[in-house]
Amino acid sequence: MIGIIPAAGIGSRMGLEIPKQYLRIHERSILDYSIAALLADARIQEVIVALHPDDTLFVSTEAANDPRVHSVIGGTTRAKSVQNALEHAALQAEKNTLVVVHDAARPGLPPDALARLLDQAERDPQRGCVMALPVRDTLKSASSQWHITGTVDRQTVWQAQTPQVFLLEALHHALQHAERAGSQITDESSAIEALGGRPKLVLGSRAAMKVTDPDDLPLVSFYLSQQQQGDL
Ligand SMILES: Nc1ccn([C@@H]2O[C@H](COP(=O)(O)OP(=O)(O)OP(=O)(O)O)[C@@H](O)[C@H]2O)c(=O)n1
Ligand SMILES: C[C@](O)(CO)[C@H](O)COP(=O)(O)O
Repeated sequence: MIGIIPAAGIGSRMGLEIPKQYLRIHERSILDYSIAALLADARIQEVIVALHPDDTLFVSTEAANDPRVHSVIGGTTRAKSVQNALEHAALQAEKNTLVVVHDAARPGLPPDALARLLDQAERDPQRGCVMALPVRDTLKSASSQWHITGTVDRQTVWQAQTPQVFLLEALHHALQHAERAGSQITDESSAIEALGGRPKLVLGSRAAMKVTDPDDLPLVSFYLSQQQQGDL
């Protein structure tokens, strides 16, 4: 299996001087945690990281010195960054290789959750699979004026996380189709679904939360310190 880490974002919602993937928690960059989380499972032999064209910080990470990690230039969208990484992977990988796409901004991915996901991917590689969490709050739909228009049955709704695992050729084809259709997709599964795919959900972990805004940092820091102490 090949890991793909889209890490070419600028973290605008974080509102900091440096891209959030290079913020350090317990003296390690968020990006290094996310790459190490994938490499913790021996089934992932290589990780391709998509970097912003102006990235000057990756060279100073632990991952930059790991022979299993290779970098490519990302794109103007997450989907394009993933496509660029897929095109690099396709140069030497078999078409039926499974690719494991994981946000650089999700450093707390626990090994047991990853193992569950990869086990499912091995059981049904054609279908692919997505790490996700069931919704615990009551969900409302609303108008643009924030007037509630209804209640969504939360039994049918899940919060997608990453990693998301698909066959290399199938994902590349689906992302190319989405690009040609001008679809603004925010995860890999959306592209697969648009072609009729029905990936399998695999129970994720709250520790695999995405760092998006500054108020995410205390909680992700807690999860990472618990993992360092072996409590999670
Ligand atoms: N053109 C882009 C945009 C995003 N990403 C990556 O996709 C992941 C999820 O995106 P997000 O959390 O939105 O990160 P940013 O785009 O950096 O954040 P923001 O939207 O706040 O700018 C991140 O690891 C980010 O680095 C990427 O590789 N290429
Ligand atoms: C891929 C993802 O993490 C699944 O929840 C999410 O769609 C990324 O969204 P972002 O706006 O690019 O952070």
